[in-house]
Amino acid sequence: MTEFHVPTIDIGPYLVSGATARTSPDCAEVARRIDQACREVGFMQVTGHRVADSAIEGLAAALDEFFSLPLERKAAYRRDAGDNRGYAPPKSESLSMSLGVPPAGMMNDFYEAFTVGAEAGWYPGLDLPRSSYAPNTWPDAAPGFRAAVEEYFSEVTYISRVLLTAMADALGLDPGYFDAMTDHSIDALKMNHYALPEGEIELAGELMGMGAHTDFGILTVLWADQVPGLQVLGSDRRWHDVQPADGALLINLGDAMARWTNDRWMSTLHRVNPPIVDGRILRRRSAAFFFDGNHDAVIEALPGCYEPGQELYPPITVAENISAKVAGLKTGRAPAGADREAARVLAATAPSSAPAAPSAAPARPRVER
Ligand SMILES: O=C(O)CCC(=O)C(=O)O
Ligand SMILES: [Fe+2]
Repeated sequence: MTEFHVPTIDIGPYLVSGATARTSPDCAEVARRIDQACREVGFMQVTGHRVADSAIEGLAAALDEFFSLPLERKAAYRRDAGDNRGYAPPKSESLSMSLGVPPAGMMNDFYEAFTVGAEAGWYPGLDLPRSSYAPNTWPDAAPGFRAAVEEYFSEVTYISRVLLTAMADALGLDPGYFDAMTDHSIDALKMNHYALPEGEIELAGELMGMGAHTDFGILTVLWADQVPGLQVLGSDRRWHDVQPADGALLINLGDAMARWTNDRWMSTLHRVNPPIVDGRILRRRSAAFFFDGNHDAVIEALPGCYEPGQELYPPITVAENISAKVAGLKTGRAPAGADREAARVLAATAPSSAPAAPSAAPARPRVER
């Protein structure tokens, strides 16, 4: 069995300014390593990204400020399921239903989340549908939240665009190939908080932090606490634990990239187990920035990525794919056309490489607050 490994790539060369920097041998090496990671794993970690430590610390503090509010206060920031904005309480969503796979025990995921994203007004002059560009809700009960989240959002948007440039190079495409598909991109930041209330520990064996899914867009930049829980499905059909290295951001590919590349690059399945260390459930935070592309961009196999007649996916717009999957996770309505990934979830071998599954924990797990 080949060993599972999430490669670490220093993207610093792509952040050097100057007209010729992008054609440097250093950038070529970064692009080569990205291509290899995208073909073999679909996950990588990037260093040299220049997202300021203060922006990351601000984001973490914003999560704490908001999620430590009482549930009733947080619940005031719930939004209609179709908007994909605002607060989602614990056990209100099920990510595996984005693939039409019911969760084990039919219980929703235990994460709570707050989502912000691109608004129509960010792209003046365009007539954009509210369904993909809904206005944000900002929680006035957490006064520091908005400024910190906006700062992180803008930094990570920039890094996503740099990464897409490197990916275009890695795929041998013209510079700017993706520009027309990303100039009014639907981007969203989903901030997740995994914490089980004391009384519900008995259920821990059946609960998922977040069910198995692929991300829906082009690429995801994931910041997470260095706490176990995240697992990635390897090509060996086993779940592998993944934690970010110091200062690194995790990057994974979403459905659009798998469809563009006709599965040459992988939209890798991942999930979050209850974070357990020494029989104790730890609190865990993460923030997934989804760089999704224009709502009306048609996603179909890229030139050079398929032989005629070998296309694995029919064309679909970014918004059609995302809306169907968001409806699945929020309302339990299974999306059409997710059968390839759903089959991979169902084929995954049950035992994980996690040090201790909840049911096998030596002592009864308890929550650390
Ligand atoms: O919490 C994590 O590490 C993963 C979050 C995630 O996969 C998501 O929000 O899509
Ligand atoms: Fe995800």
